[in-house]
Amino acid sequence: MRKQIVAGNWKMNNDLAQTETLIASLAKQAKTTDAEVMIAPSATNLWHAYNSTKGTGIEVVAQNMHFAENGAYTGEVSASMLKSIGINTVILGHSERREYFNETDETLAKKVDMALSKGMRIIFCFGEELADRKAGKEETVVGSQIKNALFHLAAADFQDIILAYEPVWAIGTGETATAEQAQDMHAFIRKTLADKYGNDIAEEVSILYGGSVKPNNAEEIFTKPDVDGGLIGGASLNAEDFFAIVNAF
Ligand SMILES: O=C[C@H](O)COP(=O)(O)O
Repeated sequence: MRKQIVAGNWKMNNDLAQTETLIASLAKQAKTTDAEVMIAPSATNLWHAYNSTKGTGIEVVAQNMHFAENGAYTGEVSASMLKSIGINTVILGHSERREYFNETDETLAKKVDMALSKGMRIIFCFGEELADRKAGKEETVVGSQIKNALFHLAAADFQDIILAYEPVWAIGTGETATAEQAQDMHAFIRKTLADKYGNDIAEEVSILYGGSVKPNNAEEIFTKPDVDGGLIGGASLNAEDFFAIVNAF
C-alpha cells in the first residue's frame, strides 16, 4: 500500500522568526488523515525546524543538496551535512532548480545517487513546460526526465523515491492541471515505471502532484487513483490552508 504524502515546499520564504511562527501554527493543526506530512524550510532553518517539530509528526525535509560528498563547492550543502542534523529526505529536481540553477538530468542523476548512498529519501520533481503541452509533448518530456535521472537505479532503490509531477505552467500561476490531466499523467508515469521495473515496484511508488494545489481543489485532485498526494508551494505558507490540504484525502 503506497503512502499518501503532503509536502510543503516553502521555497525561499520565511526567516528564523517566521519559521518559528509557522511551525507553532502547524503544531496546533489537527490531522484527520493518514497522510505523511512534510515541510521543506530554507537550509538556514532546517536545524531549528527539525528540533521544533519533534513530537508533531511533521518531517522536515531539505529543498536541495549537492551531488559531491564534500569539497570546494562554495555555498553548497551536502547530503552528509543534512543527515548530521536529522534530515533524511531531500527534494531534488524542482523546476526552479532546473530553470534558475541550470540543473540537468545528468547532475540530478548524480544527486540522486549521493542521496541514496547516504540512506536518504528523495522527492524527485519533474514536469513539462507550457510549450511542451501545447505541442502535445508532455509525455515525451516527462518520460525522458524520469528515464535520464532515475533509470540507472536498481528496483530496490525505488523504496526511497517519491515522485512529484509538477507541470511548470501550473506552478505559482494559480492555474492548476485539471484532476483528469493530473490523473492521466500520473498513470503514464506509473506505466513508465512498470515497463522498466515491473508492476510491483510501480504500484508502491508514491506520485505527488504539484502546481497551485489549494484547499478548494485538493480533494478533487487527491481522489484520483494514481495521485498519492501533493507538493505544495504557496498554500504551505499558511498553516490552516496547508492542513486543509493534508486533510483533503
Ligand atoms: O514545490 C511546489 C510547487 O512548485 C508548487 O508550487 P505552488 O503550489 O505555489 O504552485
